[in-house]
Amino acid sequence: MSEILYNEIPSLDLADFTSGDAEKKGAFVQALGQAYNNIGFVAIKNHGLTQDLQDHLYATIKKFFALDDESKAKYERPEIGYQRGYTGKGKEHAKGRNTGDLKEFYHVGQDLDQVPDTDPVKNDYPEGVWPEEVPELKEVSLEVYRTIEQAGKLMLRAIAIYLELDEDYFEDKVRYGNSILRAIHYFPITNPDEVPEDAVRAAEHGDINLITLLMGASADGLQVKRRDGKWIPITALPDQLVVNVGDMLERLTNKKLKSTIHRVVNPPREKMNNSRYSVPFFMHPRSEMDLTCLESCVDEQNPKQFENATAGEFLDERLRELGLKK
Ligand SMILES: O=C(O)CCC(=O)C(=O)O
Ligand SMILES: [Fe+2]
Repeated sequence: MSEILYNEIPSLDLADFTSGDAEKKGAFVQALGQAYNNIGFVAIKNHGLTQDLQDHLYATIKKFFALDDESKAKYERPEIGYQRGYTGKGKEHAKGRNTGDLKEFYHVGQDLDQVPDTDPVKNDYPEGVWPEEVPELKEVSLEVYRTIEQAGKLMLRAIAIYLELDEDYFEDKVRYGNSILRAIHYFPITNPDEVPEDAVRAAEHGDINLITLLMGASADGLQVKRRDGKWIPITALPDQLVVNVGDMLERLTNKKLKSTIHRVVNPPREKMNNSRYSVPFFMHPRSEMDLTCLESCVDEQNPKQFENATAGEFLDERLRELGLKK
């Protein structure tokens, strides 16, 4: 592993990977691999998501979160572990904690209309949940979903090359994968004395999935924990997506690629009354993907650190630990 301690996360240009120029493509792969072997996070531009589409999504989710709590509760689906639709304030807590995070969010999954009838996931995945008060949410969020999923597939191609796998190694594993787009509202706190002392916007955690692509990280608060324990603020530009390694990819690579702990800290007391919005796309494979450590990542210096599991088994275990599934 490179011993560099980053003061910020590296910025990359996804157009270098897709340019058709072998040298630029190779340089992108090496820079990405080194960053993922070290801090586990990069920021990328030229990801294909236009500012217009992002603005449209933000306007739409703001409209939804502005509804009263009772209206929003109609879209909660505890019976499916909240994997679609709304999750109310304080319901999710980080693994190993009991205090809920100061956030509410809305989950959008794979568009079942796009999935062929012959594919078993069509019956396995829950139906989307759509709010009648904000009908445009469906169309705009599914368009964002498709666009980010495409960028995610390109990132996985680059990762596959870095791991010396076939470039399309992940392709069939993420086709109609179980990814989730999560629109998050960190809600205003009018009286900070009324929330539990240790409650934060998002307590420190690693993401469950293969990779996460995050829009909206330009706003204050997101920090990643560097190897030496220091918290580094993420300062992405408005035209960048932050893309990080999740626990599934860390398992598959036996920690060659790092799922780095991160958190969203509370603003200073006088700013607790301001909302913060962000939209991560948690890129999951199909449930049957085998997460057994790659042989190429296991040797005498790097003994195997994880039990064998499929993506579906691992996800189930984690949703219980997060308080979302019984
Ligand atoms: O809101 C953010 O900036 C990050 C959220 C996050 O880390 C998560 O939801 O997993
Ligand atoms: Fe996260």
